[in-house]
Amino acid sequence: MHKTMQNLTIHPLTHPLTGTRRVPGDKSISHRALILGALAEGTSDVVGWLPAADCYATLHVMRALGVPIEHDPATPTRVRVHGVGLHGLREPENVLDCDGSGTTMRLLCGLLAGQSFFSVLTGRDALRRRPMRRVADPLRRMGAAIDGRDGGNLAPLAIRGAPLRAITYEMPIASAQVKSALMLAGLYAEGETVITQPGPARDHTERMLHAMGAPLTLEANTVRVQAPQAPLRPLTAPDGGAFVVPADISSAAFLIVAALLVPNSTLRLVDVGINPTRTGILDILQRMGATWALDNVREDAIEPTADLIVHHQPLHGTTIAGDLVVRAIDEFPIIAVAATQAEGETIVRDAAELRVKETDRIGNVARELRKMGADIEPLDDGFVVRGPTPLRGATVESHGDHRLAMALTVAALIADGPTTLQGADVMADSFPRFVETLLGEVEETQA
Ligand SMILES: O=C(O)C1=C[C@@H](OP(=O)(O)O)[C@@H](O)[C@H](O)C1
Ligand SMILES: C=C(OP(=O)(O)O)C(=O)O
Repeated sequence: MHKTMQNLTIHPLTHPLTGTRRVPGDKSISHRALILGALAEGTSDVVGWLPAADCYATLHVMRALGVPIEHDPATPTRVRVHGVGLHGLREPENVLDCDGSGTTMRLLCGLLAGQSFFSVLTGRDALRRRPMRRVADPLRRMGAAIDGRDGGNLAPLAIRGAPLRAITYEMPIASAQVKSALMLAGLYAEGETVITQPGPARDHTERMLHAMGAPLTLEANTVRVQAPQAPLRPLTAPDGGAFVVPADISSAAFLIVAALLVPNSTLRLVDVGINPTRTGILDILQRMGATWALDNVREDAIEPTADLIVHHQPLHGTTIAGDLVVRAIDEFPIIAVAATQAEGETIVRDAAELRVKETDRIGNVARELRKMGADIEPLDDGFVVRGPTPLRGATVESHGDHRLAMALTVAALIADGPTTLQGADVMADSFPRFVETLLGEVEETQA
């Protein structure tokens, strides 16, 4: 069980959501800034970093591997990573705690597979239940020695680093974590590692490694990577200044849906990452009848960003399947909330991956939203929501899942009475001060 059990009482909103918000930095990019920055020769200054539990797990793990990382709690969104080079990591003295972060565990598996030392990855109960064979199996084919519970599928994972050989691998599932783990291992392998993905999983690792000078080629859904002959360059902005982490579109999604659902609302969300592998939520909401505006579009850095302006609008049901699911994989708890207020049926298919996220996001989203009166039916690989249904205040449970907790908070804003959310503090895994940011009680500053 996830042990924190802080209750939060949420009252229905009696006023619109208006103004400007900056949601915290992108979680995927914040993890990668630490891991990839560590492999550079030189210092990467990072601003807009996400000071949330998942990314702190990566920070502590990288420090335990001998990487000097400066982080001052007084300026929590800034980090300075003193890269140790591809061959500068050292054997950790203790097990590496990935807390609740699947991204940390899976990317680190790939990184540690090719080192000349022994390491053990572990984490919270929920993480130790998540499948790791998807990374461990292809890494074993590259020559890695990885053992764990359940025949090597479940953490703790013990990794005896070994010389690796490149493989050609067709990923059975679209997963940026698997792809990134294999790319990291590919940096240490003899030969060219060729990875083909079945769908467009987020490409932050590709973009960042390319900017760092790694020998990497991309075509359609295939990535090829080789061991670099020259040192990797630190991460920077195009002008040579600090590398800027965009605001996380997966965090913005909760505010976007809140603005759509709460009458008379208009929100401007600044500097949001609009990498096309992450904007599935915008495409889905568009199919549900929503419009929004992009302002200040900037495409000169490693990751494109824009301000997103969205206002209250009626929604209708749609069908979501195929590649669109991959491009919005973390957004389904909040999409389910939007669907409860949409006219007609919203059908999600091809999303069986949701069953193995922080929690079973199909079962738990359906279970908790039903307590609030939603008409939602779980499917093996998705769900069906019929709307619109008025939501009622209820006692609901986060199940230790940050995205479920935030989705339920948004649902509670439009319920007919107060809602008690049990286990609310888990929101800090990806979005510190979520409620204050949503309600506009946090000053809008970047670093
Ligand atoms: O690579 C990443 O940073 C992530 C990839 C996705 O997981 P999968 O690779 O398992 O789809 C996503 O759900 C997770 O929140 C972050
Ligand atoms: C699934 C998620 O993250 P992770 O896999 O890193 O735990 C998430 O943030 O929704």
